[in-house]
Amino acid sequence: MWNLVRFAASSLSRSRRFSTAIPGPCIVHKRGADILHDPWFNKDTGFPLTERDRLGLRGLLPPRVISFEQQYERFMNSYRSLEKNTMGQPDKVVSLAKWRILNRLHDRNETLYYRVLIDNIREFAPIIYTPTVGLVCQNYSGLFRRPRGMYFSAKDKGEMMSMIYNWPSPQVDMIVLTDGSRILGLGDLGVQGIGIPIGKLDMYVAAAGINPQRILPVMLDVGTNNERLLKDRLYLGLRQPRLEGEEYLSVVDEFMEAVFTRWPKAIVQFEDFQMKWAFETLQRYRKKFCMFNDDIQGTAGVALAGLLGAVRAQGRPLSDFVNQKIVVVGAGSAGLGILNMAVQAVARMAGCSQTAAKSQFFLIDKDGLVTTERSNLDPAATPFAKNPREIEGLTEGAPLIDVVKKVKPHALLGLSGVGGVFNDEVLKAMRESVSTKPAIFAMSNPTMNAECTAVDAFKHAGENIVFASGSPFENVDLGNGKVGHVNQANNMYLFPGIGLGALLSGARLITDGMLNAASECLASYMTEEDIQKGILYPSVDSIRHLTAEVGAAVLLEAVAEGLAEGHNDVGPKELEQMSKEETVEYVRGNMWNSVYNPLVHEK
Ligand SMILES: NC(=O)C1=CN([C@@H]2O[C@H](COP(=O)(O)OP(=O)(O)OC[C@H]3O[C@@H](n4cnc5c(N)ncnc54)[C@H](O)[C@@H]3O)[C@@H](O)[C@H]2O)C=CC1
Ligand SMILES: CC(=O)C(=O)O
Ligand SMILES: [Mg+2]
Repeated sequence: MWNLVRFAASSLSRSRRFSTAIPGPCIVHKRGADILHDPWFNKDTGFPLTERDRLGLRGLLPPRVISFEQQYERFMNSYRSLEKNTMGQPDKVVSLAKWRILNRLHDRNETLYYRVLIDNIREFAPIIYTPTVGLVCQNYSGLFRRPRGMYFSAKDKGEMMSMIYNWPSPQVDMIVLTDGSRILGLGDLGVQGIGIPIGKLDMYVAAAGINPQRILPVMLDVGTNNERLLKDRLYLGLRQPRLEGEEYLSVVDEFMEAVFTRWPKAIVQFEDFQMKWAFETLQRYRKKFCMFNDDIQGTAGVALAGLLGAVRAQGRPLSDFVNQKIVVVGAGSAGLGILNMAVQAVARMAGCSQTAAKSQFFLIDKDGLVTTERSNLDPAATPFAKNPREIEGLTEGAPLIDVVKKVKPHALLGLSGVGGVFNDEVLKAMRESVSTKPAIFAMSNPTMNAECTAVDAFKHAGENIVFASGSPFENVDLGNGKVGHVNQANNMYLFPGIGLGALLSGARLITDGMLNAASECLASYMTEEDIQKGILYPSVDSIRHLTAEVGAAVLLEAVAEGLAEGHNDVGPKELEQMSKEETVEYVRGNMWNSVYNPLVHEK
C-alpha cells in the first residue's frame, strides 16, 4: 500500500493531446480603459502596440512597451527596495508592508502577480499565506481597499440564488469558503476572515495551476461573537451575534444550493469553521456535493504523511506505524481529523478493528487527557477517549506533562492553537521518548500560536528529533556544522492537489479513498536520503511538482472508484485508459501558467 510511488516525468507524446495549457487567445468583452482597470486582463505597459490598436488602448498608456520579463524585474526591484527600506523595523510592520506591495500588484495585474508568486513561492508563501495572512485578517477592516471574492451574509437569505450570478466569471472551478469563526489559531474574526480563502486560493493558483479567473473566495457572514469587532465602528461585517442552529445551517444550505446550481462541477473547500460546524457541515454535504473540509481532511493527510516519514526516519518499516505511540494535543477539527485518519490507517495496516487501532493514541484538550470519565464529552472526541482502566498511572484530565512522562510517545502533535504549550518541561520529557527519533509537530498557526519554536524543540528535546511546524521557522544551527531541519507540516501540501485531482476527474464527491491517495502520494514523495536528514516534506519550492503528483493520485483513485466523469472534452473512458505517467502529464498539462495571452475583443 505504501509502496514508494514516484511518478517519473515521461514522454509527453500521448498526453500532449490532453493539454489545455498552450497559450491561446483570450476573449475579452471590454475595451479601452475598462481593460486597464480589470486585473484579469490588464498587462499595464506590457500591451503590444497592435493589441493597443485592437482594444482601443492607444494613447491610454505611455508609448514604450515593456516586456513581461522587464515588468517582472521592475516589480522585484521595488520589492527588494522595500525590504531594504524597512530593515530593522518591527516584524509586523515589515510583513504588512510586503503584503501590501503584493496585494497592490494582485489588484492591478493578476498575470504578473501570479508569475511573481509562482517563481518565488518559498519567499512569498509566508506573506500571502501563514503567518502574515493571520495578521492581515486581524487588521482587515483597516487594510481594506478593494473587495475580492464574494460576501454572503445572514441578511442575504432568500437572495443567494440570484446573487451568485453577480460573479463576473462564467466558470468557477474552486471555491474556498469560510464563516470566519476560527481563523488559524486567532479565533473568531468574523468577516475579516476573508483573507484566508484569498490566501488559500492564491496557493491553488501557484501550486495547482487553477486558472485565477476560475477561483472564488467566499465569506459567509453570519455575524461574530468577537466583542472587540462588534464594538469596532469600522468593522466591515454584520454587527450581530453569530447565527446558531437551524438558522445557521439554512444559510449554508442556501449558499451551497446556489453555487452548485450555477456551477455544478465546482469544488467547495470549507476552511476555518469552528469545530461544531466543521464536522456538521462535512457530514451534511460530503455525500451530496463535491466538497471537503481542509482543516479536518487536508490536515489529517499531511500529518499522517509526516508521521509515516517519522517512522522511516527511525529506520523502521512503515508497518511499524501500528506500534507508534502518538499524543495529539488539541481535540478540535484538526486534532480529531488527524486521529480519525491515523486510526483508520493503523486498522488497515494491522488488519484490526478501529477500536483496537486506537490504543496507541492519546488525546489531550484544554482540560487535559480526554477519558471516558469526562463529563460533557464532545461526541466527536468520544471515540478517542481513553478508558481509565487501560491507562495505568493516568487519570481523567491528566496534564500534558504527566502524559508525556508516562507514555514516552514516539510523536507529539500540537493542534491546540495555543502558543508555547510544549514548554521546556514537556520538550525535555520528550528526551525519554521510546523512539530513537522522536517527532515533535507544533502545527498550530500562525507562528505565535505554535506549540513551541524550532529552536526550543531542538534545544530541549535533543538534536535527534524530527521537527515540523504549521508556519515556517528557519532551520536550526546545532553547531559543529549540524543543522536541525525544520519541516512545514501544513495542509498546503495537499489541498491544492486534492482540489485539482477532483476537478480533473470530474468526480461529484471527494471520498476517503481519494484523500488517502493524496496522503500516500505525499508520504512516498520523499527519498530515503531526505528522510534520514529529518526532511519529511518537500521544500515549498517544489510544491507545484508535488501537487501534480498528488492531483494525479487523487484522479487515479476517482477513476478506480468509478467516480470520474471527465473534465471538458476528456471523458471517463479516456481517463481510464491513461497510465499513471500519462495521468501525471495530463494533470501537469492542465495547470494554468501565468503568461500574457493575446487578447481578442468580442462584443
Ligand atoms: N498546520 C496545519 O496544516 C493546520 C493547523 N491548524 C491549526 O490547529 C489549531 C487548531 O485548529 P482547530 O482544531 O480547528 O481548532 P479548535 O478550536 O477546533 O480546537 C482547538 C483544541 O485545542 C484544545 N486546547 C485549547 N487550549 C489547550 C491547551 N492549553 N492544551 C491542550 N489543548 C488545548 C481545545 O480544547 C480544542 O480541543 C489552529 O491553530 C490552526 O491554525 C489547523 C489546520 C491545519
Ligand atoms: C493551515 C490551516 O488551514 C489552518 O491553520 O487553519
Ligand atoms: Mg485552516
